[in-house]
Order: sequence, then C-alpha cells, then structure tokens
Amino acid sequence: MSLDAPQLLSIDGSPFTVGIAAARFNARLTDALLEQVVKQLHDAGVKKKNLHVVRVPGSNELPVAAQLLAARRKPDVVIALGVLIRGGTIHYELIAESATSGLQRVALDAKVPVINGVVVAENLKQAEERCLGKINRGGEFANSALEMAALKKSLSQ
Ligand SMILES: Nc1c(NC[C@H](O)[C@H](O)[C@H](O)CO)[nH]c(=O)[nH]c1=O
Ligand SMILES: CC(=O)[C@@H](O)COP(=O)(O)O
Repeated sequence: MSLDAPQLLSIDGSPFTVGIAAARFNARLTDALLEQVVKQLHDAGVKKKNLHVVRVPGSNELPVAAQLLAARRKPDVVIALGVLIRGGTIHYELIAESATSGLQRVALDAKVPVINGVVVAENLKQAEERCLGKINRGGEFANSALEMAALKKSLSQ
C-alpha cells in the first residue's frame, strides 16, 4: 500500500482554473474521488466558477475529455479521475495502459499538466481503501494539480 505521498506545498489556488474529467464507471468510488478532489481544491482557494467538471462513461474516455477540456476551457491543470478494477479479462489492464499513455500525451501535446487520477485496483477492497477509506487519493491528486498549476504559472512568466 503506497502511503508516502508528498506533503502539500503551501499553494494559493485562487488564481487557478481547473478542468476535471471523471468517469462514471464504478460511480460510488469515482464520485467519492471527485468529492475529495473538489474539497481539497476549494480548501486551497480554487473558486467554484473556475472548476470545470465533465463526466465520461469510463476511464477509457478520459484522454479525449482531458483534451477537450484543455482546448476549450484553457485550464491551468486538468485532473482525470477513474477507478479501474480487475474484471474477468485483461480489459481493465489495457484501459489502464491506454488511459495512462493517452493522458500523458494530452499533457505534452497541449502543454497543460494532466494529473493521472485513475485508481487501478486488483479488487473492490483495494479500490475502496483508496477512495473511501484511510487513503485520500483524491486529496493527493488535487495537491499534485495545485503544484503543477503553480509550476506552470511560475515558468510562464
Ligand atoms: N471496467 C472498467 C471500465 N470499463 C469501461 C471503459 O472505460 C469504457 O468506458 C468502455 O470500454 C467503452 O469505451 N471503466 C472504468 O473506468 N473502470 C472499470 O473498472
Ligand atoms: C466492460 C468492461 O469494462 C470490462 O473491463 C469488464 O470486465 P471483464 O474483464 O470481466 O469483461
């Protein structure tokens, strides 16, 4: 279990615009991740009007949604959220790989940081621990987003 996430740097989120794409697959868990992310961003000062949330069917659709958000909403950072749980076939593994490389591609092509907030779990218990339990992955994704938005801003000046 990975618990060694970096400490949040002291970052004022008030100047930032954030795009969030969240899958609807495994909705109880992705909704919880989304709540954690939004709470952390609000706590850091990100304004409600500067949060653009879109939903997609599953994690496979996240790269396109991230690309559309990056192009249409001009965010400082995009966060992609999904929960992939091993099924009976290797389908989840293929999606995990293509979503990961797709999200990175969008980030590099659009020159906008894209946070990979896709939880990939062997089973429901692992996924619940990360989205509903003592591991606050959503908060960690939000912190990464704030740090990358701040980095982008500082290097753009
Ligand atoms: N099995 C999971 C999926 N599967 C759905 C795909 O992401 C996609 O929507 C479908 O293949 C149509 O392109 N998605 C998740 O987010 N989590 C899963 O566990
Ligand atoms: C339909 C899916 O997204 C797929 O991952 C479901 O799992 P399975 O591998 O059992 O077909």
